[in-house]
Amino acid sequence: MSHYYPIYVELQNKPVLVVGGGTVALRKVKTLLEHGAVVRIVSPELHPELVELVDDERCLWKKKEYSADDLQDEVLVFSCTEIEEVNSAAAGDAQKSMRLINVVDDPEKCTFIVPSILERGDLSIAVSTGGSSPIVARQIRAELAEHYGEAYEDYLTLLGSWRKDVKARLTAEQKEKFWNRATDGEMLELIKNGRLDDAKGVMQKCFQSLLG
Ligand SMILES: C[C@@]1(CC(=O)O)c2cc3[nH]c(cc4nc(cc5[nH]c(cc(n2)[C@H]1CCC(=O)O)[C@@](C)(CC(=O)O)[C@@H]5CCC(=O)O)C(CC(=O)O)=C4CCC(=O)O)c(CCC(=O)O)c3CC(=O)O
Ligand SMILES: NC(=O)C1=CN([C@@H]2O[C@H](COP(=O)(O)OP(=O)(O)OC[C@H]3O[C@@H](n4cnc5c(N)ncnc54)[C@H](O)[C@@H]3O)[C@@H](O)[C@H]2O)C=CC1
Repeated sequence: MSHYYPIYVELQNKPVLVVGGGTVALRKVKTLLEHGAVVRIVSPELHPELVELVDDERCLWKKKEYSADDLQDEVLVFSCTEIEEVNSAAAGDAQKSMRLINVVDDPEKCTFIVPSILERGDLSIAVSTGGSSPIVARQIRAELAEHYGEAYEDYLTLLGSWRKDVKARLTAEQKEKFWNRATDGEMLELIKNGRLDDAKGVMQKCFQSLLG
């Protein structure tokens, strides 16, 4: 079993500190922004793509070397430098105040690690090898991407849109019938074939017939 406990964290409008502004910082920052975090970078230099993000006011930049007072109310910290002393200092500071920290070149100093992620709307598949091989995590993600295609986004949106009505208006037995029908493969197949409206129709009909 993996040493790490997997969770999905709500980061909308939550402050996150990123120490360092190179290639790896860029990758982490992009994913953080996609998930709504408020990112502050502390680094003497920045990758050109990060400069663009700062210019577009998508994230904040303090142009300096990291020091303990850079850590404010952030919930997560990423230390993305190759410099052992900087990474150790950031890890120590974060742990003193019980903040979770990711040190990109030293798994031993991490209190969390980042998985390889495949997202299709509300479907999110996170793959981790616990640091044994990030490349294998990426390869597995690519294999999953073949199997779980774009159709899953509309498929899950459609299923999700029924949850409230089904919960409020069907009995336990009817719910089971409804969800079994909704997930028996036909809806997914219709959506894969570009027939989302037909899938919506089938679900509507199924719901009405169960209501009687
Ligand atoms: C522990 C962890 C900490 C963390 O970063 O959270 C970590 C650590 C290290 N990565 C290193 C190297 C590489 N990392 C990647 C890529 C990714 N690394 C990611 C996560 C993680 N990397 C965490 C564990 C995840 C797990 O295994 O479960 C991914 C999944 C997520 C992301 O970063 O967003 C993302 C793929 C995203 C995708 O494409 O889907 C590549 C390939 C590439 O760049 O394409 C290489 C070069 C090849 C190689 O070395 O294997 C090194 C050595 C540095 C050196 O040798 O100097 C260390 C440090 C060490 O191992 O000591
Ligand atoms: N975890 C992962 O996914 C991966 C980790 N790595 C490792 O991550 C480390 C970083 O790699 P890159 O981003 O390619 O390096 P890089 O050299 O592009 O970036 C390092 C950044 O740290 C900044 N920096 C230097 N001193 C600093 C200080 N005192 N305070 C704040 N920032 C400072 C630099 O200005 C630069 O922006 C390397 O050790 C690399 O081996 C490499 C690949 C993947």
